[in-house]
Order: sequence, then structure tokens, then C-alpha cells
Amino acid sequence: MKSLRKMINIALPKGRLGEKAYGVFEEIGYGCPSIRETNRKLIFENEENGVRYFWVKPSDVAVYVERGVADVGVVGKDILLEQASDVYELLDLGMGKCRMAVAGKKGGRIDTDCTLRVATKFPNIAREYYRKQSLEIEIIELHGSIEIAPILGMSDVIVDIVETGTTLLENDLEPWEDIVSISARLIANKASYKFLNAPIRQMCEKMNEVITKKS
Ligand SMILES: Nc1ncnc2c1ncn2[C@@H]1O[C@H](COP(=O)(O)OP(=O)(O)OP(=O)(O)O)[C@@H](O)[C@H]1O
Ligand SMILES: O=P(O)(O)OC[C@H]1O[C@H](OP(=O)(O)OP(=O)(O)O)[C@H](O)[C@@H]1O
Repeated sequence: MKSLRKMINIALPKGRLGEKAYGVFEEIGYGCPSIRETNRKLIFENEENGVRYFWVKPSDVAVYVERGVADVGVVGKDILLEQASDVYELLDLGMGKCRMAVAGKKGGRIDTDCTLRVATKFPNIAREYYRKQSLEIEIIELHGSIEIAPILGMSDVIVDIVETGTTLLENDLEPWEDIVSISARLIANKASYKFLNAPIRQMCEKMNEVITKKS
């Protein structure tokens, strides 16, 4: 007989974070073997374990969860801050650790007499950071390879993710100020958290156990 249990829909970020996060879901009993097959499919489900996974762009995870297409998802805190997503943040997964920082040319410094040109993929985080410092800025929004902007003189600084610091180092830049620490979070849609409360909480508790053991 077919199970009447509702599937939990999970949005996973494609790439470095998603693979790791899926490993944890698998470890706690929400595996979906077909997901390990290399193909271009984006949706995978395992009825037996009651889960359906979607592979989405990391910066889109919170959109799927906010709109309820996914009940839960895994997303970097950077995305949650940037998009001010209206979701519940259930758990710090302790992976995808990095930091948001201001960086500029080696040996340089901020000239407070001029409008500061800030190149970034995170305009809202950058605006909020400089608003608190009452500094006048101009945002130059880019979508990748941000480090190029100050090298070519297009910006004075960048606001970007720093993990190992290698990208800054290899481009003659250095971190000037740390803005916030970042890690991956388990998030839930607000309505799903109400109507699927028991299964989502159970999933969250199991994840917490695994993560605590690993840390
Ligand atoms: N070195 C790093 N660079 C970027 N993100 C990192 C890094 N280390 C950890 N992260 C975390 O991993 C998440 C996903 O990063 P990833 O680089 O896979 O996607 P992305 O390229 O930023 O996404 P998109 O393709 O949507 O622009 C980030 O949101 C961040 O929280
Ligand atoms: O401190 P590091 O370990 O060098 O990591 C930081 C780099 O990683 C990210 O870029 P990503 O690889 O996501 O590419 P992108 O330029 O397309 O954003 C980020 O934007 C930095 O460029």
C-alpha cells in the first residue's frame, strides 16, 4: 500500500555546500541513492524515506523555501543576510565556514574624504555595514571574480567572502575588516514548520546530533 506520509521537500545548493549537506541527510536516514548518479537531473525522490531533493543555485535556496516549494533547505548565512529571507533558521550546520570581509590593495587604506567605491556580490550587506559607519559609498554590483575590481581601479574595496584567503593573496589584496562570520544553515518554510512540525523537528534533531559529534 502506498504511504500517505507527506514527502519533505529539501532544497540543496548545487556545488561545494550541497554535496556535504546531502552527506549529512544521508547519514541520518534521508538518503536518496539516485542522487549520487551523475546526470543532469535536478529533482530526486525516495518515497521510502519520505524525501524529495531539488538541486538549486546556492543563491536561490531561500527563495524556494520562502515560497514553500521546498519545506527545508541548506543555505549560507551570507545569502540569508543579503536577501533578508522570511524563513525559520533551524540549525547552524557548522560547514561552509568562511567570513564576509572588506578587502583592498595590499598596504592601502580607506580614504574617508572620497565616496568609497565598493565592488560586491552582496550590496545589501555592504550598504548596511557602511550605513552603520556613516560612510558615503557607491555600490558596484558584480556576480563573480570580484577581486578584479580594485586591481583594475574600478573600485576602492571589495566586500566578499574570504575562506582561506588564497584568492586575495594571489591577487595582491588583503583583508582590511571582518564584517560577519558565515556558515551553512538549515532553514524551514514558516508554514511547513507548522504543518510538518514533527518530521521537520525530528530531522533537525538528528542533524544536530551528527553535527555535534563531528565538531
Ligand atoms: N570560498 C568560498 N566561496 C564562496 N562561498 C563559500 C566559500 N566557502 C564557503 N562558502 C559558502 O558556500 C555557499 C555556496 O558557495 P558557492 O561558491 O558554492 O556558490 P556561489 O558560487 O556563491 O553561488 P552562485 O552560483 O549562486 O553565485 C556560500 O553562500 C557561502 O555561504
Ligand atoms: O578565501 P578563498 O578560499 O580564496 O575563497 C574566497 C573566494 O571564493 C569565492 O569565490 P568563488 O569560488 O565562489 O567564485 P566567484 O568569483 O564566482 O564568486 C569568493 O567570492 C572568493 O573569491
